[in-house]
Amino acid sequence: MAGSGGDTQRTRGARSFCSWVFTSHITPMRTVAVLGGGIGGLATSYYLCKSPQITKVIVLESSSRLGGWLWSTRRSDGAVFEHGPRGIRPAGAVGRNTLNMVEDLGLAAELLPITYSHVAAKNRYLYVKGKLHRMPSGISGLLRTVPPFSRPLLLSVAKEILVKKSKKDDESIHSFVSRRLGQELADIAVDSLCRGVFAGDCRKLSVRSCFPPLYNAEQHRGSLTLGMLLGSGPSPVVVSGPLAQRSLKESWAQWSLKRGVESLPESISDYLQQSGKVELHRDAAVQRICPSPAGWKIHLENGVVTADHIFSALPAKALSSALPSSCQPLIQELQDIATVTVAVVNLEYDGSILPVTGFGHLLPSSEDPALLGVVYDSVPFPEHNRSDGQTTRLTVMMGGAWFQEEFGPPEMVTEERLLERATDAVSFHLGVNSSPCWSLVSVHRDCIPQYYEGHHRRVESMRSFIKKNELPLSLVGACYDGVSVNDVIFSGRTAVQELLGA
Ligand SMILES: Cc1cc2nc3c(=O)[nH]c(=O)nc-3n(C[C@H](O)[C@H](O)[C@H](O)COP(=O)(O)OP(=O)(O)OC[C@H]3O[C@@H](n4cnc5c(N)ncnc54)[C@H](O)[C@@H]3O)c2cc1C
Ligand SMILES: C=Cc1c2[nH]c(c1C)Cc1[nH]c(c(CCC(=O)O)c1C)Cc1[nH]c(c(C)c1CCC(=O)O)Cc1[nH]c(c(C)c1C=C)C2
Repeated sequence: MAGSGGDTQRTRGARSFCSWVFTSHITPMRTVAVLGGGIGGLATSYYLCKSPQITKVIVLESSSRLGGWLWSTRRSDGAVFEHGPRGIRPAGAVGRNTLNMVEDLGLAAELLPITYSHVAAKNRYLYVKGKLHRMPSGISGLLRTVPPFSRPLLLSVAKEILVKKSKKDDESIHSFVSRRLGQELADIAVDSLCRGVFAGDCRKLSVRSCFPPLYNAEQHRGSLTLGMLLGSGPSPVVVSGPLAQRSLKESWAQWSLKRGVESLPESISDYLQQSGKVELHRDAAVQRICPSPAGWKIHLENGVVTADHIFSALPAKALSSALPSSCQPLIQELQDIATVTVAVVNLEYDGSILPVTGFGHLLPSSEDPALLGVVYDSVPFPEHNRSDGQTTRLTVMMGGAWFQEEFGPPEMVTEERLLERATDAVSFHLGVNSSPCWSLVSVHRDCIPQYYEGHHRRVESMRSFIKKNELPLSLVGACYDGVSVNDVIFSGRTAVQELLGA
């Protein structure tokens, strides 16, 4: 490891990297380091590899496996359990972009799509006041009063058109939805939704950064309803490859892979290795990065790597502790990006035990702050059940923004306590009184960044610091421009394009 990387053909200092890049037809491009081997770092390396301007990419990952939160346990009897994402959306530009990559990697035959007509796409539940309620959908769901709501949603939607546009440049999601659609929808539906995506508190999360289409609909159309009907603003242009076209034609709502979502980072890493341009280093924690006349010096436990440009796909706090003190304003902004810890409990029960069928259920924070929701994994992806018999796989997700107040410090909570809390939830919410035949408890520390109000200003300020100081550094990954797998992959593509041109 020591001394690896870093060509010596440099003709200009690190500070002129960007202009040098655009004249790369006369100066060969050299070494780029990608910090972090989660999906963000791997996707960035994939796009870098595609560019003839790049001759060498060094990926540095602190742990012994690649993929970050894309993490699947494959049991020898064929069962697959997801500890992180379990379904990826094909919709929109970022969804198409991921499918283009999946196709290019030769993974199309591994796909497990579910369509909008699948029960797991149609049925999602809320557990409110001790009962499961199917979330309203379709026209009849809008026209009727559907518990747990006290009036037809159509009334809120119709009144929404008349609500004035806010002059604020950001607002909490709860405040935005209460103002436009009423407090009941904010307290129950939106509170639950934010727990089911960010494991976060909608009273703190930013509408502008977490749900840009909602913010843009109000800004551009004056209303969410009009935004939905007329479109809420421009989105990035991504050409649809044949797989993305198929997903549209067949109305896919989400997809997984036969051997679990972790096949995606595995396949990218195979591709990178075959390219001959990429060095993949596991167990290589980045400790410090220092600008030097030859670009960057990257200090690891057992050596130093040099590179002309760094793409950081590290969690924000890991990058902040690696940066030199000359980057203090950037260090501070990175440190101020909050994250939450989620306990993920995978459970397997003998037989078919669910009283309802669908994707799963969420709880609003007023019902049980620490219990975020339960995914009925066997419903969307029965292919991941064990091959020799009928069992039901569920995942209980707990903690998030409420982890500390319920469980205390993550390093102190025992697996037994988390397992008991999870099986109690399955018993109370779903009436399942048998014990699971298999379980796995994981505590994912600091796994989901929280975009609080004003997050867009923080990201702007970090990027303008980098630009002003001509640092050869790009920020990629879940901490900046979206937490979904699609967003993170797209952030890698955008960062590479910004550096190298289209
Ligand atoms: C429980 C859970 C469920 C989710 N469900 C979904 C879902 O259904 N759909 C969806 O789209 N998204 C989902 N997500 C979100 C998505 O999985 C993540 O946002 C995304 O995987 C983050 O990717 P990343 O590369 O930015 O970060 P990470 O995966 O965190 O990768 C960062 C990498 O950097 C490494 N690293 C850290 N410090 C250092 C260091 N000092 N030196 C070198 N390497 C270092 C880490 O080991 C890690 O591999 C879920 C996330 C979680 C946690
Ligand atoms: C109970 C906790 C969680 C569940 N999933 C996640 C948490 C924290 C994490 C998560 N889920 C989704 C994303 C990506 C968002 C995207 O833009 O694609 C992340 C980071 C997908 C998702 N899950 C739910 C919704 C409404 C979405 C948004 C996209 C979509 O509509 O598919 C709902 C949901 N999540 C969980 C459950 C039990 C549940 C609903 C019943 C688990």
